[in-house]
Amino acid sequence: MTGIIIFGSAGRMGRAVYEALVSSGAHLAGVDQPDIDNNPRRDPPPRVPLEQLARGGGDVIIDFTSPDVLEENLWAAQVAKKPIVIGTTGLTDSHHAMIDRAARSIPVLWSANMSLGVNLLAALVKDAASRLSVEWDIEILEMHHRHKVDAPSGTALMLGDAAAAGRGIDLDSAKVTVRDGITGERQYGDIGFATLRGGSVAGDHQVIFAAEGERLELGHRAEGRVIFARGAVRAAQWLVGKEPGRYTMAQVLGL
Ligand SMILES: NC(=O)C1=CN([C@@H]2O[C@H](COP(=O)(O)OP(=O)(O)OC[C@H]3O[C@@H](n4cnc5c(N)ncnc54)[C@H](OP(=O)(O)O)[C@@H]3O)[C@@H](O)[C@H]2O)C=CC1
Ligand SMILES: O=C(O)C1=N[C@H](C(=O)O)C[C@H](O)C1
Repeated sequence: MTGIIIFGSAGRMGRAVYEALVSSGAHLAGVDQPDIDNNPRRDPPPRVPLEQLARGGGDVIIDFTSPDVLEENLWAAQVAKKPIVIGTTGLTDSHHAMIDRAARSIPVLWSANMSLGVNLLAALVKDAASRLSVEWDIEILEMHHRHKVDAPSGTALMLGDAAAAGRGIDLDSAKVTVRDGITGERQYGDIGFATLRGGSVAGDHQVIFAAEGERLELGHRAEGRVIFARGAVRAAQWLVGKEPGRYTMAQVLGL
């Protein structure tokens, strides 16, 4: 039975992972904020030192926290020589470089979205973008709950990367995330992003290919966090015993 340590255990995703463990054949080996059984969140509970936690029992770490603490989390995993699954979004290039460095000594899997549906959607978007000419404008629309702090969502960017890869370009050369005022006409080749925030939406993503006279829409709606939590636990079980390196959710899911 795989022993799982949760970083960010008192957060929305940390709690969802805890619940997903019950039906997964894994067990909880440690948490960084040990109030996991106390529902509603009031004041943040005190944190256990991560190195100490990671060195204790458990086979693998699942981390849903914040970019601010990524370096510390990776360090704790490296010191303890334990694989780590990271779902935190809002990462910059320098965070990705940190992940690459850590992956020289331990197995690391980062994914902006741990669900089967979204990972399949990314493959479908890449395929569609590779078949459609640049006259098909690509726009990516996402909606999340009012507490989300990063935009566009990691998943929207992942779908943008997939579309860009399908077109054989780099997303950074085509990405448009803000339109306000007199923007001028849309440029062919742009990949646009629109962000909605409100209520308790777990995560909606839509990729629109718009041409003269027709539109192709590919999308996914998360009906709850359980799909991400289940995916993270599956990834953690898969990562145990792997060689050091950086792995993807597509590998876990066999896509
Ligand atoms: N890859 C995927 O499939 C998914 C990814 N996510 C991503 O996961 C991340 C977490 O989301 P969510 O659970 O909703 O967020 P929450 O804010 O509910 O939880 C974040 C957790 O991380 C802790 N944390 C935040 N900052 C720090 C810090 N500086 N040091 C130590 N601990 C910290 C928080 O503790 P405290 O409150 O005490 O600060 C809390 O326990 C986000 O980046 C989100 O986008 C979310 C869903 C799915
Ligand atoms: O913050 C969230 O909630 C989610 N974040 C991830 C993202 O940024 O894409 C994944 C999921 O959509 C939920």
